[in-house]
Order: sequence, then C-alpha cells, then structure tokens
Amino acid sequence: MLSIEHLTVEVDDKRILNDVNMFIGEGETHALFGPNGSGKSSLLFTMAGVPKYKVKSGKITFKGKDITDAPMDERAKMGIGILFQHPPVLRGVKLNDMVKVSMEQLNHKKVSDQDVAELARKLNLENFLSRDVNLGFSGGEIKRSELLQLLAQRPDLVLLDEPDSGVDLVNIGLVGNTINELLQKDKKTVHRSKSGLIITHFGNILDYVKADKAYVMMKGTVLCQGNPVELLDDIRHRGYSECLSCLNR
Ligand SMILES: Nc1ncnc2c1ncn2[C@@H]1O[C@H](COP(=O)(O)OP(=O)(O)OP(=O)(O)O)[C@@H](O)[C@H]1O
Repeated sequence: MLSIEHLTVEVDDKRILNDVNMFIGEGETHALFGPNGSGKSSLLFTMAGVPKYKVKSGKITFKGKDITDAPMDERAKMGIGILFQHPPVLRGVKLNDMVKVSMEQLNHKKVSDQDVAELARKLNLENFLSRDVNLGFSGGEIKRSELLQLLAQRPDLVLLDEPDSGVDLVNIGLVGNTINELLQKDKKTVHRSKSGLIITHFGNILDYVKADKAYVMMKGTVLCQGNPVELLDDIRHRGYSECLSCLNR
C-alpha cells in the first residue's frame, strides 16, 4: 500500500525528517510513537503532500505509484485520508455539506440529509451537522468530526494523528469502532483493502484498534520497530532514551 524510502524533509530550510523508511502492506495497521517534536505529524503532512514540507531526498510510493511530488488533491483522490491533529476551522462550510459532498463523490449519486444524519449518528454528531466545520468544536468533537469526514470518504490509507487525545471515556469507544470500520477490522488481514497509520502518545486507541506493528520516531528518524504492545510497555517503563540503543534499529 505505502512505501517510504530514505525520506528526508525540510520545512523553511529546517531539516525535520531524516532518512525515514516505512512500509505498510495492504490491510495492515501500524502505530507511530515518539516524543513531542520528534517529527510524527510532519511525516503525516509529508505523506498528505502539504506543500511546505519539502522532500529533499527519498521516495513515497502509494499503490505502486511514485507520489513524492504529487499535489495534495491528487493524493486524496488516490485514496489517502488524514485526521489532522489541529484541522482548520472552515467558516461558512456546514459539516452537513462537507460530509454530503464526500458521500456523493464516493457513491456517484445524490445523498439526502437523512443519509448524512445516519452516518453522523455513528459518532454522536447529529447535532453538529448545521454548524460550520470545526467552529467552536471541543478537542474531542474535532476528532469525531474529522472521523466522520473520513467515514464519508472511505480512504484506502487512513492516517490518524492522535485520534484518542482529548476524547472522553465514552466517546473513545465510538472513535475506536469508527476506526475499525474504516480499516475493515471485521475482515481477516488478507481480505482487507484498507491500511492505517496511527500516531498515539499513550496508546489508548490501541485498546480498541489492533495494530500489527509500531515504530518509534526520535529526532526525525524512525529508530526502531516492533510489536506495538511490547514497544509501548518498554517506553512506559524505560522512557524514550532507551530507544536510542534499541536492538531493532
Ligand atoms: N514550520 C516550521 N518551522 C520550524 N520548525 C518546524 C516547523 N514545522 C515543524 N517544525 C519542527 O519540526 C519538529 C517536528 O514537529 P512535529 O509536529 O512533526 O512533531 P510531533 O512528533 O508530531 O510532535 P507532537 O507529539 O508534539 O505532536 C518540531 O521540532 C517542530 O518545532
């Protein structure tokens, strides 16, 4: 599904990713851990094609096609969807209309307000549909709003930047269920066509969504990879500094 090879990226002439390698197979879900400022969000922005993230060397291949220099909209049309940590407020754009446009593009047919409301119900967001996208939404509401938009798009590669942060104990279940639906977790890996990458600090979301593999990123580089539960346990007990000497590097 996705291959990142020797990726080095700069923002405003500052190097923020250095020789990053990552391979996500079809149907797989990977997790990305790392301390604040290590480059996790920057990696997602680069995958999404945000223009200020300049690829200086390396390659991003998605579904067999080199997308290193592809514009954002082309990547989105190819099937890359992202839940941003801090998405913009879209004044004048109702959540209902945003979701409806995506559903219509996906299904190639007109979609009713009832159809949108039905989808929104999965995330407890029926009462938010008449509001401007993200305007005045709380932290947890923003996550659910972003997930609702992804549900309407059904991307093949789902990139999630801290989907669990700020989400309360009741809604985390809805968030987990939605991510599992997006990633077709009800099917066996070989029968899934959707893949995911989840950034998480505390791993709460991994209690709901099973990840096949995890990476630790530090100072712009993927230092090691391994079993998500074991890696998280190691970080909890020994901190990130131990990752510098990780045997899986
Ligand atoms: N436009 C920019 N100009 C200068 N530095 C930047 C810019 N954008 C990102 N950075 C720096 O790049 C580094 C990586 O940032 P990034 O947001 O990717 O980290 P992160 O691992 O996602 O952190 P967090 O866990 O806190 O969300 C940080 O040191 C950040 O300050």
